[in-house]
Amino acid sequence: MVASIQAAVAHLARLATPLSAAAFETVAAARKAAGVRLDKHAGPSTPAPLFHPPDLAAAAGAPALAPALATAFGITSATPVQAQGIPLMLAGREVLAVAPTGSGKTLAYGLPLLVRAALARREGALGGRGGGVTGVVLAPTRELVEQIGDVLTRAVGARFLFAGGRGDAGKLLALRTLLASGGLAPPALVFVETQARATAVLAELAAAAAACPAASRLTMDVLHGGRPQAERSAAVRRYRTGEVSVLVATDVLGRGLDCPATRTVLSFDAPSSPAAYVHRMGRTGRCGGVAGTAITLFTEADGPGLGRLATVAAAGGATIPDWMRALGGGGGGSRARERVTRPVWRRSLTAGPRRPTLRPVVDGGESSEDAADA
Ligand SMILES: Nc1ncnc2c1ncn2[C@@H]1O[C@H](COP(=O)(O)OP(=O)(O)OP(=O)(O)O)[C@@H](O)[C@H]1O
Repeated sequence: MVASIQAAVAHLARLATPLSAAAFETVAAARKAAGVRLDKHAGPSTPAPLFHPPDLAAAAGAPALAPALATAFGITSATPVQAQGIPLMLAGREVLAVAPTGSGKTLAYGLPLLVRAALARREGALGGRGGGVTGVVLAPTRELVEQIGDVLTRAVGARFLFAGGRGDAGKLLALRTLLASGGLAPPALVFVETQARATAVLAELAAAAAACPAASRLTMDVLHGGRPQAERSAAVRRYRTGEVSVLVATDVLGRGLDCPATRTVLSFDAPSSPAAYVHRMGRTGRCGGVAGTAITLFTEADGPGLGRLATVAAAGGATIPDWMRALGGGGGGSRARERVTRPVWRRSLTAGPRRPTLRPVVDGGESSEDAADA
């Protein structure tokens, strides 16, 4: 979103250029007219308020921002808290804003966060390409955090993953967020460790999809050794033909699945060994076909084996942040993670109705080719 880092840095530096006495008077009058009051630390080098969206966009070094704001929110003029708050935060000031309810504080805080995060990423301040947390949004409730995420996503078309909660509840929330943001591009394979968890995750996915317009067209099924052979074969066939767009599978059954169209491989449970990791990832990007995305969800419970997974991922070109290596016991521990066999835990998660009605996507089926090793 930032056109060029040099342009952006130059713009940000200009924001803090001290004003002449005359210009300062003009700016003070503009603040007064808009009802903007600054604390006693404000002075000539305090960035001026910018009410015109193209000026704000230029200050951010992101010209495309103005039309994006107009299209996404119908914004033709910044509100006072935005006009003053955004330049201040772009210039690196800490801001504690008090403004009426409904006055646009979300974008006032959110846009500078996005711009500075984009800059930090470009500068490599976050540990190289693609890696690292670039910003943190804290709000009193999960719903509010999600709402803020939606606003920021609409503003710049960025993709966010806001996950609250710990353990399985956090993973389920991440799953829901991925669904809502289109991050689970079909066809998608979702890996779990046990049959019971496969069934539970399917139910959660179906409930979340039903509550989310962006995902309402997804069709889902499950592949595990507890299902009759004919059903398993039918599930595989329907996944291959595109009739089923998300297939939740246990390791044993999903591992050998050859469907070149697979675009996303999501490990709901982190793989228990590097071999399992490689097998799962190999379900996508097959034979130079469609480019795929592999996503692994993990919690502290997945920790012991993560170091070894990180080593494999790093060998494949992925950037592994230090904190992840630390979580995995120093990056090379030999102890495989204990198999996750507990039921999916969702105590306080509100992804959708608790007992979703699943549309049956299974028929009588015929061949048994892929499910022999259940
Ligand atoms: N410059 C603007 N012009 C017109 N509408 C705007 C502008 N900025 C934000 N809005 C819209 O105003 C509404 C309120 O914005 P927002 O939720 O950020 O307010 P808030 O100050 O955070 O409110 P609260 O304190 O109640 O949480 C949103 O629908 C948002 O899209």
